[in-house]
Amino acid sequence: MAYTAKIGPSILSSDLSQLGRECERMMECGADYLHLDVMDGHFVPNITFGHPMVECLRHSIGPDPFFDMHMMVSRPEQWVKPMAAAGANQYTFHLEATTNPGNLIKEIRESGMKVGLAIKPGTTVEELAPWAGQIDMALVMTVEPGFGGQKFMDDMMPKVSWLRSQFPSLDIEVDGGVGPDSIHRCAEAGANMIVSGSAVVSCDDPRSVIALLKNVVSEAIQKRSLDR
Ligand SMILES: O=C(CO)[C@@H](O)[C@H](O)COP(=O)(O)O
Ligand SMILES: [Fe+2]
Repeated sequence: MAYTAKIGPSILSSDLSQLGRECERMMECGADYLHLDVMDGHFVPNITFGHPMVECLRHSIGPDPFFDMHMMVSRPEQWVKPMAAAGANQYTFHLEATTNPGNLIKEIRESGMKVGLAIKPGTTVEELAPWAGQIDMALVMTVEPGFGGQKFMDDMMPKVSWLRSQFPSLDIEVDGGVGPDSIHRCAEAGANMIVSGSAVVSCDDPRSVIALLKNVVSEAIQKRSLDR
């Protein structure tokens, strides 16, 4: 069992005028990585930022924080090289946004980034499965992508459980409405990379919330390894 618990705050809900400072604050509070939501106003009905912002963030906060790019964009192929050049570490694209996932996976790897593959709530996990052996991380969306602060979709958990049973060492990420109220469900199902936006960024004590989320997931991983 190679995977470990990792918490990645989504900075979408933070004060965007202070993005660099907010990223540093999350890392100081114990974040393992940063989840950066890129939205193009086409694949999802919202717009955030692109590679120029990522490049500025990388310069401002230094080489260490791991940037997981959640690419909620149509034609994800077009941003692979610019994101790699900007300092992204992982390029997580949506299965629904491309007709040739195999080629895109290859391009991401050749650009030196890790590969994440995301599915929206309406996409089955069986559609992702053929690619699972070629990716570093599967992202199971637990809200419809586009906005922070939505309600966690508990009915996505069977997808996580199935993936964990089929791919015991794959990194599995959940994203959307995840916080202290829903983390137990995610951890029991087998998720190990936890994106949390509003529950972490907008609370009074992000350090405690990050620690809580991490403890719950670490304990579930330990229990799973003892049960095997
Ligand atoms: O990708 C998305 C939304 O599309 C997420 O990363 C959210 O931004 C997470 O925020 P919360 O749902 O945790 O507030
Ligand atoms: Fe996201």
